Amino acid sequence: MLILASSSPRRQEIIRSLRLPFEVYPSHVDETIEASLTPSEAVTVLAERKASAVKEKLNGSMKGVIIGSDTVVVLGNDILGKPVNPQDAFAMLKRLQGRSHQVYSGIACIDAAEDKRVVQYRSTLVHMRSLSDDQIERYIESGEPMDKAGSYAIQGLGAALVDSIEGDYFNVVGLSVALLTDMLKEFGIAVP
Ligand SMILES: Cc1cn([C@H]2C[C@H](O)[C@@H](COP(=O)(O)OP(=O)(O)OP(=O)(O)O)O2)c(=O)[nH]c1=O
Repeated sequence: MLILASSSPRRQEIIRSLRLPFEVYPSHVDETIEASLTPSEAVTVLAERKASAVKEKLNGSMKGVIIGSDTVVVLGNDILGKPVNPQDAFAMLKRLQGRSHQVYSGIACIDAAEDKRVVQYRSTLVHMRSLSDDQIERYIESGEPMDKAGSYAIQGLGAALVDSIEGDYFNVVGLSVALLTDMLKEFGIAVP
């Protein structure tokens, strides 16, 4: 059994595509982190925090592997999470347009009953097209940016903002299938 510690519909869809039995237990953890963390530290710490919180909640009542995940957008030295309001989304997209950034996603796999955990991350380079203020405003009006790291969704309308990527597409959406598959192998779970 896979136990997805996430409220993200995108992550649920990705997990469903693996055709393994799974259940969803959102973690609702505080996502505050120390500002001194590097992007890879940030996404692995948060992915582990989410999976650990669900392990505590379940308290041994279920067997399986708990999967926590976290995604951030990294532009230069700055880590961009989800926008707090439309103005914040505008500021993020204004900075991202016409440039390249990295998307980091961490995955934590924690055994729900035993003392085993594996935590890893991947990054993907995204080249974003040049956008006018008008285009950015119209995209924000679609409502899509608000719950997405970096204020865009490559799997949605945001696809039109992206010129190209280098690396794993699913890592940008929020959960690398290739990485998760490798990690699950360590728990004896084979993806068909
Ligand atoms: C860059 C990008 C991010 N995102 C999303 C993935 C994540 O859901 C979100 C980043 O926020 P996260 O904090 O990683 O996840 P979440 O709060 O949505 O869900 P949970 O903590 O319960 O697992 O941004 C996209 O859907 N598409 C994209 O192209």
